[in-house]
Amino acid sequence: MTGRLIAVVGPSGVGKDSVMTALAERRPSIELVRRVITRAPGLGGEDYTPVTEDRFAELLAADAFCLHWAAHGLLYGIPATVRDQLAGGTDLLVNLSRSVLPEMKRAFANSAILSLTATPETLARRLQGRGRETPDSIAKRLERSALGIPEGVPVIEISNDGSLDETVAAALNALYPVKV
Ligand SMILES: Nc1ncnc2c1ncn2[C@@H]1O[C@H](COP(=O)(O)OP(=O)(O)OP(=O)(O)O)[C@@H](O)[C@H]1O
Ligand SMILES: O=P(O)(O)OC[C@H]1O[C@H](OP(=O)(O)O)[C@H](O)[C@@H]1O
Repeated sequence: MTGRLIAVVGPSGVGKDSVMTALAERRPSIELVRRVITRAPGLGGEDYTPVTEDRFAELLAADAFCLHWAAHGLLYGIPATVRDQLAGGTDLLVNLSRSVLPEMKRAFANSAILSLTATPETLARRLQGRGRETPDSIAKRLERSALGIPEGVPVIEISNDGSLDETVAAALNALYPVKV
C-alpha cells in the first residue's frame, strides 16, 4: 500500500515542527520531509536544505519540487522525491503552508491534514521564546496567523495550547485509530 502524506499546518509558532518531531519519535515508521528553503543555514527549528534564490529557481525549473510556495519573504519547496518514498509505503510528515493545501489534496490521493491551533497569546509567547526571528518579523508572523484553511479542504483540527504529549496523543488517535 502507498504511504500517506500527512501535512501539518497552522500559524507560525503554533508548534508544527515540535509536534512533527514528537510524532516521528512516538511512531518511528513515519518519516519527516526535509524542506528546501531560501533561509540562511543553521537557524534550527527544523532540519532543512538551505539554498540561494538562484539555486531554488534552478530546482524549480528542473521540476525538482512537487509543491512550492512563498511566505515570510522566503521560498519553500517540497522535493519531488517524496513520491518515491510514498510509493515505497512510507508515511511522511510535511510542514506545509495553508495556501498549498488544495493543490496538495489534488496531487496526493492518500493524504491527511493536521491543522494545529493555539490562542494568539500562546503564539506570541512561543515566537518570542523561540527567538529565531526579529521582533518585526514576529509581528508580521502574528498578523499572518489569521489566515484560515482554504474553503472545502478537510482537516483534522487539534489544539496545541496544552502539552505536546496531549497534542501528539490526539494526533495519533485521529491518524491511526485503534481498530476494535
Ligand atoms: N505544546 C507546547 N507547549 C509548550 N511549548 C511548545 C509547544 N509546542 C511548541 N512549543 C514551543 O513553541 C515554539 C514554536 O514551536 P515550533 O517552532 O514547533 O512552531 P512552528 O509552528 O513550527 O513555527 P514556524 O511555522 O514559525 O516554524 C518553540 O519554542 C517550541 O518549543
Ligand atoms: O502561513 P502559512 O502560509 O500557512 O505558512 C507559511 C509558512 O510558514 C511556516 O514557515 P516556517 O516554518 O516558519 O519557515 C510554514 O511552515 C509555511 O512554510
